[in-house]
Amino acid sequence: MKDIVRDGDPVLRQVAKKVEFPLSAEDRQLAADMMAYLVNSQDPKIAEKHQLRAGVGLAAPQVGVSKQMAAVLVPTDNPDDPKPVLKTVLINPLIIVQSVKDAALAEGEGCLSVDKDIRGYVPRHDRITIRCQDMAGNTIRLKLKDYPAIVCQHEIDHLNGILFYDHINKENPFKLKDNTVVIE
Ligand SMILES: OCN(O)CCCc1ccccc1
Ligand code: NI
Repeated sequence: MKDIVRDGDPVLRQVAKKVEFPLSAEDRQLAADMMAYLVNSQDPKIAEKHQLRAGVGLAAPQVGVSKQMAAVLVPTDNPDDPKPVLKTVLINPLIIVQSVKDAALAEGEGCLSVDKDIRGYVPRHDRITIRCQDMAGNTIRLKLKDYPAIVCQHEIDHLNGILFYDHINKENPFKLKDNTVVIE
């Protein structure tokens, strides 16, 4: 697994290139490697052994590849059901519907590419519809809300050269629009 690129590297500020189909062997390997990183990073033993920061998403620019591809692995929030809430690879994703209503994580956001803690609310859309392609190139639509929607917006931002702290209000980091859902 390639190292995670850190803030300051120009690749994180580029608009990534569209992925062509059929996928090359290299692109298939990239998708598999990014998902494997997330799976491993969420396994306490493996994460400890390899000193991995747990991640729920990883975008190709974060491993130095400026392509429109991101892996997302949102673990289950139900102890009785191990199935992840969302496990997918977004290829050429585009947000085609977004709610007026905003949402933000109560504890703010972090990023595997940003070592320092940057506090403050990151206002995002509470609900989105993403049009993207699956590994076979079929066009799919994902309707998401709450935490999975937040994670996917964070990843799609990476594909457009945007980092989470770009959204934090400089004057008052904890300022929010009135009807913003704060997700605990
Ligand atoms: O780009 C993925 N990455 O830096 C890992 C952190 C992902 C993430 C963290 C908080 C809220 C949304 C998404
Ligand atoms: Ni990130």
